Amino acid sequence: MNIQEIRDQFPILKQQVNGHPLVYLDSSATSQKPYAVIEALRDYYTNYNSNVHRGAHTLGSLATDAYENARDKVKSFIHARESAEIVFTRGTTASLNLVAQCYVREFLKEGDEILITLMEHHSNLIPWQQAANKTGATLRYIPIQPDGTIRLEDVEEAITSKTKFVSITHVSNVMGTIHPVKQIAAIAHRHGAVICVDAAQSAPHLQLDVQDLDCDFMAISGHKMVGPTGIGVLYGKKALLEQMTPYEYGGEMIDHVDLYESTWKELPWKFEGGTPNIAGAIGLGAAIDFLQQIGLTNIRQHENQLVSYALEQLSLIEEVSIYGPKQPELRSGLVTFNVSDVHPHDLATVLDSEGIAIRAGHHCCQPLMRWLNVSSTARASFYIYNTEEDIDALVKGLKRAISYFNYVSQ
Ligand SMILES: Cc1ncc(COP(=O)(O)O)c(CNc2co[nH]c2=O)c1O
Repeated sequence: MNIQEIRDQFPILKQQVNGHPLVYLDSSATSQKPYAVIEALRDYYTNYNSNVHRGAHTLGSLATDAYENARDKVKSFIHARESAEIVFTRGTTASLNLVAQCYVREFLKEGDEILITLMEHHSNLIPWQQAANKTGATLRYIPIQPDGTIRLEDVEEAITSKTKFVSITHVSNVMGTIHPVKQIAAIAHRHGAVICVDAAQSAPHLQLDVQDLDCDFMAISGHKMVGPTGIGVLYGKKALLEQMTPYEYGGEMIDHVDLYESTWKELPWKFEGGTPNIAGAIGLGAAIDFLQQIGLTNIRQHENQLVSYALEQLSLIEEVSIYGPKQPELRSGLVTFNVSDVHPHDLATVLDSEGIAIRAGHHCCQPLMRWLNVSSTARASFYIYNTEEDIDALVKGLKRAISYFNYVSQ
């Protein structure tokens, strides 16, 4: 994997920020986009923009073919059994809310239990919290370890005959931990529970195989995997999706509409009401082609090297405390940390003055911040276009920020 050739594919990396070359370390929030994705969007809007599925003209057929071809690419990318199991949504948040609305709120009742962890992003916590409040089901939490890992014995203990639904992030967007979702799915299924995997932070970085994981649902965001914003995926086992009634009604998703009753189109279209994000789906298809050209194994290896280097270099700064597992192999491409006596927002501001973009805040994980006993943290996240030189720039900026803010203790 020639890193410079890859970097040359991302026009934004040529940007100067505050007089410095951009060092983009915020891919966990959203990834940058290669020419291939930008060109796919330009080509669609320039040459065959049209609405899909009902057109009787050439542009409509071209747009429909491209839209459904993108769906087939997603199916292959996550190794789903068939394209009917791939529902296009706005992103992970929309996918998780669709499951909450059309499965959990419909099928769970008083006395049932929903199981998550306190490491979840708000979009994989609030939908189940509100569904529990609405249905009378009980929301419970799997205990986590100080380093952000999960012990399978704790999962075994937490899942009971009352557990009907488990939802867990594949990779924590704060701790960076890669969770053993395949083993957790097996435990859930042994107790008759359904499992949903939040793959927002894993789909861009790990080779996913939903049949091997045996998850029942999976939520993905296109913008985190060099695709456009506003497009994502809900994968669902066909047997489950068939049982679910849509909650967004209108065009595209109907079969027959009478004055007082209607019937729905077959999967996946019954869940795709209204004009879809056609360009976004086509852009996501181009993103998948781009990532597969590099190879998910190569991506994982590259990020593992970067995380190892980042952990090594950040650990040398005594004012830095790092959250998450010490073992790089247990992590995906991000490192969350704090610097003593420097607020993460101040840190991010100083780094930005040097062209370095990191994320600071609670990362939509307020329960986790409380568990860590901090109001916010700083996070550097890496992707295919980052280098060890980017990490060197981060370390240099951190040291500058520390000297700037720690004048009192010096
Ligand atoms: C684990 C996880 N789940 C769900 C989401 C929601 O994805 P969306 O629907 O595409 O917004 C995010 C976004 N995480 C972050 C967005 O910005 N900083 C982040 O860490 C995430 O990291």
